Parts: sequence; C-alpha cells; structure tokens
Amino acid sequence: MTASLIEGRNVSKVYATATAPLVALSDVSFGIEEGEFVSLVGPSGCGKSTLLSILGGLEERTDGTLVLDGKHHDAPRADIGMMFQTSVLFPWRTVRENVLLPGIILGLERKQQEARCAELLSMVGLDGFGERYPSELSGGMRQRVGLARLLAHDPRVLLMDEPFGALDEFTRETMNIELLRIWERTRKTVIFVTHNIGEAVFLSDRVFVMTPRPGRLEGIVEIDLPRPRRTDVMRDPRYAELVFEIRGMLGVDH
Ligand SMILES: Nc1ncnc2c1ncn2[C@@H]1O[C@H](COP(=O)(O)OP(=O)(O)OP(=O)(O)O)[C@@H](O)[C@H]1O
Repeated sequence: MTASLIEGRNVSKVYATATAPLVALSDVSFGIEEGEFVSLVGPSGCGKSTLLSILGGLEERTDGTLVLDGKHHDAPRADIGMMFQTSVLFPWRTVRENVLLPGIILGLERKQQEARCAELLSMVGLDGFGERYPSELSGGMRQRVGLARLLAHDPRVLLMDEPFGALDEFTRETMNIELLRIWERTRKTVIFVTHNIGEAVFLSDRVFVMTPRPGRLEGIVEIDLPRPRRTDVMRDPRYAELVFEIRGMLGVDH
C-alpha cells in the first residue's frame, strides 16, 4: 500500500495557559489521501482549529509526528492554502488585486496570474466584479473572493476552517455546491472544519469525528454516497443514515 499524502501519528497539543496546561489534542492518528475531501466535526473546543493550524504549519504540535508527501512537516508551505470563516481582504485593493496578492508574494509570473485570476473569478461566480472593492461586496461575495484567492497560487492542499460558517443558510448551501463543483474539477486535497453535520456528509469522502476536549478521533465515517453529488443526494435515505450515525457518535441524540 502506498503512503498517504498526509500522515499524522499520535499528534498531541498542550497549550500553556495562566492556570494549568490545557490538552487540546491527544494522540490523534490519521492518513489523508491525495485528492480526498475530509471534514472534521466535533463539539466546540475539541481541537478542530488546532489540528488544522498544525496541518498548516502555523501551530507547533507538542508530540507525535506529521508527514506530508513523505517528509516531516512543521512549517507553512506555499503548496498548502488556508481559508477561514472571514476572509481578510485588503480594503484598499480591488477584488482582482486581492486575488493576485498570493502570486505577487510568491513571485509568480504576473501575466499568468492575471489570466488565472480572471478564470478563478469566473469559477466562483464573480465575473465582472474584478474592479470592485471589498466594501462593495456582500459577505457571501467576500468569501467567494477568499475562495478565488485560496486557489490563485494553485496549492495542493486546502485547509478550510468553517469557511462558510458566518453566512446565512441559503448562501452557505450555494457556496457548498460551488465548492463541490470546483473540487470535482480540480481534485485538490481538502480538509474542511465544520459544525454542520449535513454539510460534512454532503461534501466529504470521509468525516473525522472528534471527541470533546481533549480532542481525540472518536471515529472515521466513510461517506459512500455517489459522486458527482448534487443537492438531491440529501433526499437519499443513505444521507440521513450517515447524518444520524455521526450525530450518534457525537452524542447529539440522547
Ligand atoms: N492559543 C491558545 N492558547 C490556549 N488555549 C488555546 C489556544 N487556542 C485554542 N486553545 C484551547 O484549545 C481548545 C481547542 O480549541 P480549538 O479552537 O482548536 O477548538 P475547535 O474545536 O476549533 O472549537 P470551535 O468549534 O469552538 O471553533 C479550546 O479549549 C481552546 O480554548
């Protein structure tokens, strides 16, 4: 068997606090394959964002090993992109300039980036908005810009921390459909943090279910719904079964 793209072994994280050390993650082990869409779900404070930050090389682990593409991984890398609940866009830059920024920082060829930017804005449904400023956009549109910016330098791994969590239900669902469409085209490796179990089942190949703090892996649920997925998959009895299986693991239904 070939090694996974990302492998974590007994990853643990203890934060030093003013009172006692706080164990945020305890012995988390997993493998994530290239091109896989994995979601992390779990109760608030179970360490989902901590795990994502460790995967992004932004946070140091206290213990355990993390391997990316066969090499030890513990620092930010250009081939890993991150997106958060609110996309911090530079207000004095246009949408186009915001999307171009990672490429400029990485010193990528400007002409190529301009072409890619136009393509990405079209991909996220923002054709014609390139010269607008962030203040002229709705929250959903700003997250679309964030998504385009995330994809601009073509990272191999996308780490997404509740990227649509601050949006209303309708916009969130539209964004999920867009994300799935983009993922089906690009087959990036995605690790997606969410509180929404239905969203995790709709999007993912596998859902990692975490326990309350200290976060451990309670289990991994294989999402065997057919792809490509459209919203009508939510009417599939298997969808409801998977949602209830995860709810059961999280102890939501007492
Ligand atoms: N920098 C820090 N210093 C101290 N404790 C921290 C720090 N960051 C996170 N924690 C603690 O670690 C635990 C895990 O936090 P984390 O943000 O990873 O959880 P989460 O599952 O993403 O939560 P939520 O779903 O509410 O966003 C929490 O108890 C949190 O208070």
